[in-house]
Amino acid sequence: MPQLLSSSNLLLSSRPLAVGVIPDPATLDLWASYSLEQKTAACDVIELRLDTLQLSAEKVRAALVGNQTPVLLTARHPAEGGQGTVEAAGRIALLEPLLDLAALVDIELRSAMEMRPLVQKAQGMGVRVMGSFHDFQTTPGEEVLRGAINFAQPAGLDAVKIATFLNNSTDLTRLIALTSEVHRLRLSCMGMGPLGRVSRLVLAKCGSLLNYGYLGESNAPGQWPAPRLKELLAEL
Ligand SMILES: O=C1C[C@@](O)(C(=O)O)C[C@@H](O)[C@@H]1O
Repeated sequence: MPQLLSSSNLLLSSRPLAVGVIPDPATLDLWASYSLEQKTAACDVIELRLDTLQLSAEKVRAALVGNQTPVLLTARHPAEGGQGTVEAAGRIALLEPLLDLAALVDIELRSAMEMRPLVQKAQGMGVRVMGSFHDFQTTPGEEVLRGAINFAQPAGLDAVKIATFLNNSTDLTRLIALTSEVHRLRLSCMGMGPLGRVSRLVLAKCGSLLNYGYLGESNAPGQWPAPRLKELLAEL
């Protein structure tokens, strides 16, 4: 029940949230070793990267006994920075057994139709589903980004996330403009690369809801350590 409550509250948060990414078993162990105070200081949400964790659902579940921090489940498509299978069925098989632990699930917008059964099951359990778009090379033009954002609601999703590589300050300006607008669904937006860190602060201030940082090793260029990010977000 606490997860159900946090699930609906998360997308209504009036402050930007810090997400601590757990991409490997060592970071999962690290998280499990933290005290409640350390967890609270580290982040507001944990993201379990099931595609790179490569642990059985039982092992993940065992490591999260007593965990009270809202959980975001991700099984990333290889075309968007993930490891493992391109088949939706393979990613559904990673996500489905852990849905009861989740507050949120992240699926790629490109997979929204194939993942429909999982989306419906998650939403039926009170878990919100975020549709995501990643580009590790560049930041596409406004039309592409806007298209991604506008696709999410008719596709039955609850939130949108955009993560792109920033090659110059014009790319960042484009993300700032987009994030500052009012959208039908809550938007999380972040840059990667040398401008990644600065983007994650300014975009949070402009309305980006979920802002990712690392707990063990960084898994994307431009992340802050999650505890530092949480601290900085509170000071903005
Ligand atoms: O999509 C994202 C954002 C991210 O790539 C980042 O840039 O911090 C980190 C990933 O784990 C997460 O799924």
